[in-house]
Amino acid sequence: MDLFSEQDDTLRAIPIEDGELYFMRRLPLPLAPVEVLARLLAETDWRAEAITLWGKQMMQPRLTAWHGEARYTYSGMTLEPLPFTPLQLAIKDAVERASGRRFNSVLLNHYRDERDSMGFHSDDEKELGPNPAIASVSFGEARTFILKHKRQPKTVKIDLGDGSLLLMAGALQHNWRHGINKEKVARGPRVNLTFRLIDLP
Ligand SMILES: O=C(O)CCC(=O)C(=O)O
Ligand SMILES: [Fe+2]
Repeated sequence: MDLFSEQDDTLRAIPIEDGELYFMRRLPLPLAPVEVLARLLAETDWRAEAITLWGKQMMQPRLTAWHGEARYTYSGMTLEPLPFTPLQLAIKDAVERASGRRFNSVLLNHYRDERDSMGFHSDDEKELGPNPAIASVSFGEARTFILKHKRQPKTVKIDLGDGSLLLMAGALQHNWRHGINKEKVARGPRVNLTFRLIDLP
């Protein structure tokens, strides 16, 4: 019996206060992660979006795409969705099976190299509901996902490796911010998909 592969595809709770966090090292998928990465890089209509931060327009330090069934508004911009692709639907299926939750939208983030990053934020937009479940699937180069408590000097770091699934749930978005820092050493491309369930009007 191969104990490690059994552990690899089990969604396990990561102990954390004031919220819920679950991690699976390898989400079972019909394609190898290296193939998923190549297809996501090639098939996605990647956009460099501008955001407004402290009244100033700047480019996001990564490329993004928004797919699914709902409009999405964040950082002062509204994204019109493209339909889910067959590959995104296969990943969504695997995520829903592993997590027992349902999703209707996905934000794709492409971190081109070590200079790309995601600023600290909470995914707490009203249309996500009071205690949103957000499922984050990663392909390609591992990057460190950092959670910082909003009111206490607490930090949690998780390596999000190729083919992994991280599920944020419960009160996590109320009490923690999360982000991905730039790195100093060279990093290859990483694609992250965050599946969300958006209230449709
Ligand atoms: O790239 C990641 O792992 C984080 C993505 C994220 O936080 C988001 O899309 O809201
Ligand atoms: Fe996020």
